[in-house]
Amino acid sequence: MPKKSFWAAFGYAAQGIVYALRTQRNMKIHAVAAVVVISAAALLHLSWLRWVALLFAIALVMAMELVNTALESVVDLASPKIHPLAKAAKDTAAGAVLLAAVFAAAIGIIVFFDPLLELFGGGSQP
Ligand SMILES: Nc1ncnc2c1ncn2[C@@H]1O[C@H](COP(=O)(O)OP(=O)(O)OP(=O)(O)O)[C@@H](O)[C@H]1O
Repeated sequence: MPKKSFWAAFGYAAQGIVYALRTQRNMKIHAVAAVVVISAAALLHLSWLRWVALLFAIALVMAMELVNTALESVVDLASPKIHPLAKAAKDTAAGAVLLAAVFAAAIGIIVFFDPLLELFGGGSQP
């Protein structure tokens, strides 16, 4: 296989993200949620520490969804028929996405709690 350039590799990675966004319903939901969260963070002028936590949570969930999509494709290719190991692989990858999404939701609650409390009366942002 010929060696590919840095920019070619970057392009293939971008194609992978576009593929997941086009084909995976959950990836679309994550993307919309990310836009909503980033817009809310900008409107509320959150501290850089809160931004870091939010961006970390968003990146984690979307990266997990990309890995889940890749794994689903590989499993479908390797095991188009029903197999307990194919089920285990898909369910485990889906579990990783679920874990990341629950973690991200918890981060979102922690990050937005004080700023929203301050916005709607009382409290202070450190
Ligand atoms: N080849 C297989 N053998 C055994 N079980 C399978 C196989 N393919 C899918 N399954 C089971 O069906 C579930 C759903 O499979 P599917 O391929 O629809 O994944 P999904 O595509 O996980 O969902 P999404 O695309 O919404 O993320 C899997 O989590 C797994 O439990």
